[in-house]
Amino acid sequence: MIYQQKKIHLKSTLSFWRNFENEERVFFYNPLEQELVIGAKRVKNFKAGESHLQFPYIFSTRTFLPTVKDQKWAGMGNESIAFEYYLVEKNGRQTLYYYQDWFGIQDIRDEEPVSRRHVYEILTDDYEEWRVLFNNVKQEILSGKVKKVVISREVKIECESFVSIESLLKNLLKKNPNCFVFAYCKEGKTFLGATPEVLVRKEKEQITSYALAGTIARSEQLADENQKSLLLSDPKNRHEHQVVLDYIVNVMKTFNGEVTIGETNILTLKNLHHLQTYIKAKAGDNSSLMDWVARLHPTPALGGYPVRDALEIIARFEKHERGLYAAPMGMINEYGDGIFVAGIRSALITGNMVYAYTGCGIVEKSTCEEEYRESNNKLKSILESL
Ligand SMILES: C=C(O[C@@H]1C=C(C(=O)O)C=C[C@H]1O)C(=O)O
Repeated sequence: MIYQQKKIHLKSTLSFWRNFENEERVFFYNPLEQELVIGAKRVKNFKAGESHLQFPYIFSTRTFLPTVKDQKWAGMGNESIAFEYYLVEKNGRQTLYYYQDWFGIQDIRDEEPVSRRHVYEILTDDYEEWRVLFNNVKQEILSGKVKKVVISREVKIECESFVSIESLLKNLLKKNPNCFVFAYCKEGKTFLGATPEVLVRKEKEQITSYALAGTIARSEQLADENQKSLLLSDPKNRHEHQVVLDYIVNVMKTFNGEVTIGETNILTLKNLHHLQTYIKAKAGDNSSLMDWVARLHPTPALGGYPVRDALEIIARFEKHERGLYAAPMGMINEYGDGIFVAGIRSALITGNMVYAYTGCGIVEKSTCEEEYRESNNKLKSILESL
């Protein structure tokens, strides 16, 4: 490896993040590995297929749709990047990787970030817009053109002061222990969130994806166990889930005959329960993690089914651009292994403005108000971090 390594012991890993205040940075916490990677200061961009074996981690993103016109998303995504400095924390151990010297990091001010409570106002009042979007999409489903379309909202939130990304990260980590907490910061903009959704993971020959679709809100009146059995036996949610599961299984079977499907379980988050099933296959054909991202994105969990028609419907009826929302973003290690998640429960932040994104899968039996409520429940991850 062309990087030097050094053990360090910071009280707060966010001190490392703060140290590179004016640089491009990424923060990526993987709860499956209990591993945090923070990268700072771009050192190299990778072209498709270019080897990155010398680099400890590559951070890679693709926007939800290939092109983005909205200025607020300009420059965000569709890149694979190596950073000059990395801090990796795993099993309580911290390792620093640096490309040439560690001049930029010898005097890190090691302090816990202060938790800030942001005073904010939600500027978006979009139920009417949602109703029109929902009805248009429902029409397409009833006409038989598509089975499922995932629609979304962009919610504008204005804070009284500049948003403290450190404080948001600290809160996201604390409140969403089984989610991937991420932030990507470039040229004054930060895309961050806490997503439960894995698009694809590669460990040597093993490829794993997860169908995650079908949701109910956690309730104070009903015990989790009762709610879980309700969700597991609810026909509308099972159907929504099955569409995603069948799609992923079919894609995997196209490239490899041997596919293992796990049992459908419940993933419980702070405010929601989701139906979740893992699907495993062997990479087999010398395919890379990026090949699998291209093969699987967007699954019907975030686009719809059939995928192409659903994407056309989204592009036609959604008023905002998704940018990196619901899009693949991931970390690839020096052996080509790693994970890509879908950037949901997320927001784009500039200065004191927060553009939060939230959506739900619509099927024949979905109702407008209920789905709107569900999207509000999903929005809580971002609101609670403020
Ligand atoms: C689209 C989102 O979530 C997706 C939609 C789900 C659903 O409709 O049940 C569940 C998980 C995600 O696949 C989002 O959070 O914005």
